[in-house]
Amino acid sequence: MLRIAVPNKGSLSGPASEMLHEAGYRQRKESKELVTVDPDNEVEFFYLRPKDIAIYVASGKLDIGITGRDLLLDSGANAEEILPLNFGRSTFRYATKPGTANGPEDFGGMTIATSYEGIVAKHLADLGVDASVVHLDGAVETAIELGVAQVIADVVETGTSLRNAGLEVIGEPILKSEATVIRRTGAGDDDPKVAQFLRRLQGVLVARSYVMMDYDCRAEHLERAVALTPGLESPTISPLHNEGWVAVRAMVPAKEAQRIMDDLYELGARAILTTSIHACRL
Ligand SMILES: Nc1ncnc2c1ncn2[C@@H]1O[C@H](COP(=O)(O)OP(=O)(O)OP(=O)(O)O)[C@@H](O)[C@H]1O
Ligand SMILES: O=P(O)(O)OC[C@H]1O[C@H](OP(=O)(O)OP(=O)(O)O)[C@H](O)[C@@H]1O
Ligand SMILES: [Mg+2]
Repeated sequence: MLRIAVPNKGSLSGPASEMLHEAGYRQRKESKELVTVDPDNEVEFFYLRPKDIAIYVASGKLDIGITGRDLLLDSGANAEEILPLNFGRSTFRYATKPGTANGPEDFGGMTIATSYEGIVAKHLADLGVDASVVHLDGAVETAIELGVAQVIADVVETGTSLRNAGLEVIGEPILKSEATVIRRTGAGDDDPKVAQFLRRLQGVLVARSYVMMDYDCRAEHLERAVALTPGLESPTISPLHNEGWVAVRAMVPAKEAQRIMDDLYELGARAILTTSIHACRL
């Protein structure tokens, strides 16, 4: 049975379970359940604190896990990313009251509050900056107002929390994060159960980001139309009953669908339809 760690709380928990559900896996019915078995798919899901997931996976007791790239790096655990999942996106940044410093190179002698001291200590060491790091569990923005630190390092998504605290980001982002599937470093990629799990999640990622497009066009416009909708492999072309016309079917990126429909219409294509994809294996 494949053993998989899933975030039990926080920003990644809901979207991770939703994605697993879309991939056909049974998910827990209520948030107090800590383990759920999906016998049909021979998978056991362990709902764990997202910060702990890399440690469990690195121990080899669980085969794979879903966590944030920032949490993986912060843990220093012996685990690696195998499939980024395109949700839980954030940046990890320093912030201060305006006028405190021009960049991290000015942090020498200051105190930096963060919930991610693994990332911060390494970043400062790489820069050769000698600053103190104080660990706080959350609401880190308030540490400056209350005089516990002059600088914070925290997850920034919309920037609302920083604005509300009268803080501004400083320096370049320390890292960009998103949810990702991880496995123990060096575990190899020859486990067929892991490979099947990853194919299912890849199917969800594709189904979320592509739509199926169908349209009719005159045969003489086909090459130009196909250039607009090349598909993933190659589009399907079928003859229409009306001579000189063909039907075309291709997957297109969902974000570009409206622009492509406009361009196809300009070219003379008609009956242009898009339909969503529910699941897929590439
Ligand atoms: N707005 C956000 N706030 C916090 N983490 C976020 C946000 N958006 C994305 N994330 C990602 O979620 C992960 C942090 O999840 P975690 O559950 O540890 O904290 P949380 O969502 O702040 O929950 P809580 O503070 O309630 O425990 C990180 O990978 C982080 O990059
Ligand atoms: O840029 P934003 O969209 O404002 O999101 C980022 C904020 O959200 C998180 O805090 P959370 O609400 O999880 O509270 P916490 O600090 O107690 O963890 C994070 O620690 C930041 O403070
Ligand atoms: Mg939080």
